[in-house]
Amino acid sequence: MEIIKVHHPYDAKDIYQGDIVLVLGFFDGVHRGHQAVIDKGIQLAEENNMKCAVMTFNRHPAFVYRNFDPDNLNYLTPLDRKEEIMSHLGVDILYEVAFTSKFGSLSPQTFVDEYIVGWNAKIVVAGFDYTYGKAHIANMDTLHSYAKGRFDIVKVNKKMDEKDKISSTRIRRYISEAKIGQANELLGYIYETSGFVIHGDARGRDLGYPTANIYPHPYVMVPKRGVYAVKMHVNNEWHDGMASIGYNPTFGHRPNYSIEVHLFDFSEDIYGEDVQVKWVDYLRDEIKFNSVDELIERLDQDQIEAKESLAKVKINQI
Ligand SMILES: Cc1cc2nc3c(=O)[nH]c(=O)nc-3n(C[C@H](O)[C@H](O)[C@H](O)COP(=O)(O)O)c2cc1C
Ligand SMILES: Nc1ncnc2c1ncn2[C@@H]1O[C@H](COP(=O)(O)OP(=O)(O)OP(=O)(O)O)[C@@H](O)[C@H]1O
Repeated sequence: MEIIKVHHPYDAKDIYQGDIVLVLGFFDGVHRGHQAVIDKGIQLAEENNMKCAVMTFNRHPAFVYRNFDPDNLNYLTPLDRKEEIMSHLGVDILYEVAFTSKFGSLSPQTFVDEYIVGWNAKIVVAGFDYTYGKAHIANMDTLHSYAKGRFDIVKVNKKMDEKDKISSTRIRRYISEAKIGQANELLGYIYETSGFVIHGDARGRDLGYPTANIYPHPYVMVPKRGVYAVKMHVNNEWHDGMASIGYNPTFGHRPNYSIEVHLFDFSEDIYGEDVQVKWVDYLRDEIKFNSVDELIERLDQDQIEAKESLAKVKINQI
């Protein structure tokens, strides 16, 4: 997959010169609803012998339009993760447009002329509720009047599960409530947090459960406090483990939460390594134990439960 970073006004020589199917959306999470839209774009591109390009933004438009919900400042997928998933889905070109106020205040007609027609899009694909601009000044129905017959428009229907629309907002809510299984179901892959390994208080090894303390990516959503069965990617390999997100109340409440991962059968020194943690299953809430022995007993039990849970999952490519 080719990644093309664009800043308004763009330089025409940076744009792919052939005809494309262009898929529109921010796609935070690249969940099953988003995947349906992208798959449609890929299918149409194959049928018409064109490349499938996706237009996304380096940051959420809400930062420019000032309409973000402060609870939703964290992404499900920071840009590098989005790139990875898009590439896996089979997208040919990912355009990452810097969402600045100049770009965000283009009229719908200018947006269409410069960013759809100017990019040689012959077919535009988006979801049923795609909107453009501040106060959603253009949508999938009004797009026809700006297209002026220069490209076809394909609207993808709402993808639902048995309850409701599959949406990033729902997935964020599940993650913040530790309903990780439900979040993973809507994502179509196991939710992941990236970061790198930092030093903790070096207490874990005395408990018989050494932990890698993770400093998470600053813009990525961390699940609710609690204990989880996880898979962690480090040094090109996935390992099974269990993680705690919390304040270590047994040892006096820390001022900030920590993310600590204990990998089973692992003893390498990995400080400073980049890691990805996949949140497979929620096991329990964090507990203030009356003694260290009680904590250790519980960790023994957690390990059994985490292994049971991990034995059931298969990691797909994303
Ligand atoms: C799977 C797992 C579950 C944990 N559960 C709890 C808990 O319920 N209560 C608690 O106070 N600490 C819990 N801890 C955190 C330990 O107290 C922590 O790993 C230990 O203090 C080591 O911290 P350090 O890495 O900063 O040395 C848990 C750790 C792991 C890996
Ligand atoms: N459940 C869904 N079914 C079909 N299309 C969807 C679904 N969810 C989002 N889309 C479409 O995918 C594209 C990406 O959406 P974008 O991230 O910009 O907005 P969104 O609708 O707010 O997504 P979400 O609701 O998940 O936050 C848009 O074209 C949107 O209409």
